[in-house]
Amino acid sequence: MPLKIYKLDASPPARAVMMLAELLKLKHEAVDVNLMTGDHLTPEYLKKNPQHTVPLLEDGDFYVADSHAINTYLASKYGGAQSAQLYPTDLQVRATIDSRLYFDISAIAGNSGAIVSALLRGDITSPTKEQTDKLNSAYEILDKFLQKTKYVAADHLTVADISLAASLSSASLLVPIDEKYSKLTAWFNTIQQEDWYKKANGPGLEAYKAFVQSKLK
Ligand SMILES: N[C@@H](CCC(=O)N[C@@H](CS)C(=O)NCC(=O)O)C(=O)O
Repeated sequence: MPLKIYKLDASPPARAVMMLAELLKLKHEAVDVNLMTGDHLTPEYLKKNPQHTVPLLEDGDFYVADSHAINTYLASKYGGAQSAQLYPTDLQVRATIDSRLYFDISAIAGNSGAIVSALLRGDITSPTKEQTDKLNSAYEILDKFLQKTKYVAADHLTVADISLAASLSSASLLVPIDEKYSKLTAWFNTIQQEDWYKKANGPGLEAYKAFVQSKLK
């Protein structure tokens, strides 16, 4: 049975999974889930994913939600020779990668998601100072990580770079990355040259941008 990835192109975490799938040239079926029309709230989808989120991975009769969990699973199970770099088995390297993934959830994806939700509710028309400060502190921390290693968790690309690239490409449309974060800027420029980034993040990011810009004043 082919792998199925349930996704929405505009969704940053869905793009993280699509980028890894592209990088690994994973044979899979991509299934669009339209959150606007409630595809994620149907009884069939809720049975597969009670969290009603995208992305969701289906691998035979196994389902896993959350882009970070999906990507560590995909890299470990289907990464082939690339597994050793993308999600190594060395416990300390792996713990560093996991730590960056959790940092993404709380500090980048979490904070930018809160801004988008507030924009959607009409509570704000642009990020507040507090929201801007939170993202800027996260950028500063990422810049510090990148003063130690070439990529966010090691001197080579890992799944943490992929998740953070998806989240940052979206967050930076809300709060741009100041060039004073020179390591972060250089890392992001390198990632943006990658074929898998262009193919699997580019079109969805444009859709996200159009959506966000329609709400920003
Ligand atoms: N931490 C999750 C976040 C997933 C998430 O919240 N996805 C949003 C789209 S960006 C969603 O599906 N929202 C619909 C809902 O929560 O009902 C991940 O990394 O996959």
